[in-house]
Amino acid sequence: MITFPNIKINLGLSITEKRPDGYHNLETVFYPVALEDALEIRTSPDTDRKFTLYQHGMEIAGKPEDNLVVKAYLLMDKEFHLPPVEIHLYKHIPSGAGLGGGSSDAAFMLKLLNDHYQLGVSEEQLEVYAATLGADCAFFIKNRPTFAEGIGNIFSPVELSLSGYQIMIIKPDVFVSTREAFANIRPHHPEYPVKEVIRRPVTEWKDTLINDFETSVFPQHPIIRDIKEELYHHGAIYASMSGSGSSVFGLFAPESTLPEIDWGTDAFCFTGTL
Ligand SMILES: C[C@@](CO)(OP(=O)(O)O)[C@H](O)COP(=O)(O)OP(=O)(O)OC[C@H]1O[C@@H](n2ccc(N)nc2=O)[C@H](O)[C@@H]1O
Ligand SMILES: Nc1ncnc2c1ncn2[C@@H]1O[C@H](COP(=O)(O)OP(=O)(O)O)[C@@H](O)[C@H]1O
Repeated sequence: MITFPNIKINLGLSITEKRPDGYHNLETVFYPVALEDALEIRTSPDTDRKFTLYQHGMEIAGKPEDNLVVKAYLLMDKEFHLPPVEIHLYKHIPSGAGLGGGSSDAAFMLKLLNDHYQLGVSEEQLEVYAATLGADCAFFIKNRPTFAEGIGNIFSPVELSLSGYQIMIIKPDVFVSTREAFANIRPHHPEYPVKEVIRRPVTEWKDTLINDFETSVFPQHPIIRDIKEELYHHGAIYASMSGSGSSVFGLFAPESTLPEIDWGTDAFCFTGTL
């Protein structure tokens, strides 16, 4: 059985408070976008080992047991004593991009195992499992526009459709540490709350829908700021860094022709329609 884990982008991201446990409270809207990995499982004839991971496409650092799809399988195996599996993961989503690729793979693995082995686990329970694998992982279970608060794990649905808008996502060859990005931020409550701004037309988002990480990340990696400015220069209606970076997305009007921009050979670029 095969499935296609997609990414999320962050529409606004306010870091509101530092918590006593060292984590931060935040407010953001996660929006799903169809940039996808491919994830397949087959019951394995090799009963000597529980899983075998075959990876294709972009490389991911770490051992197979560090991979979130394996962690998701082992979590479900503990609960349901699953048969051994072959896992095929084709990575097309860049890692460390603020696009949630690893979290999405993990959440889709939970859903895939639930469907393939007819485990009968509810969406709500799948969300509980997913939350143990990563802060934004549970979002990918329902995978619909979502307002997130708390440490990014308390969800409520939002009425928002960007259907028809065109999107361009660029990830330069730059690594941003999420931990450092948080450490360099001064938490504050936003002048324009994310939840309110996204009710307004996209044309009004430019100066009001803000990703707080840009303040801490842009000075260290000016290339990310340059990409955002370039997207506006080429007609984006709204552009922002996603998550803690390093990718940047631009939204373009439904009827427009996307600009052709040379981002250099080291950059990853995706274009699509929402
Ligand atoms: C901030 C977001 C917004 O989408 O960034 P992206 O991952 O998308 O870039 C996510 O919630 C990130 O979630 P996730 O990527 O799962 O973060 P984790 O690995 O759990 O945390 C990495 C580190 O970031 C800090 N951290 C993370 C989440 C949070 N609410 N407060 C924090 O202070 C902690 O220092 C933690 O050790
Ligand atoms: N299946 C996976 N895909 C991508 N990254 C993974 C996966 N499993 C584990 N990781 C690890 O998770 C980390 C974060 O990856 P990812 O979720 O893609 O980035 P981000 O949270 O910035 O969007 C990476 O450092 C990577 O080593």
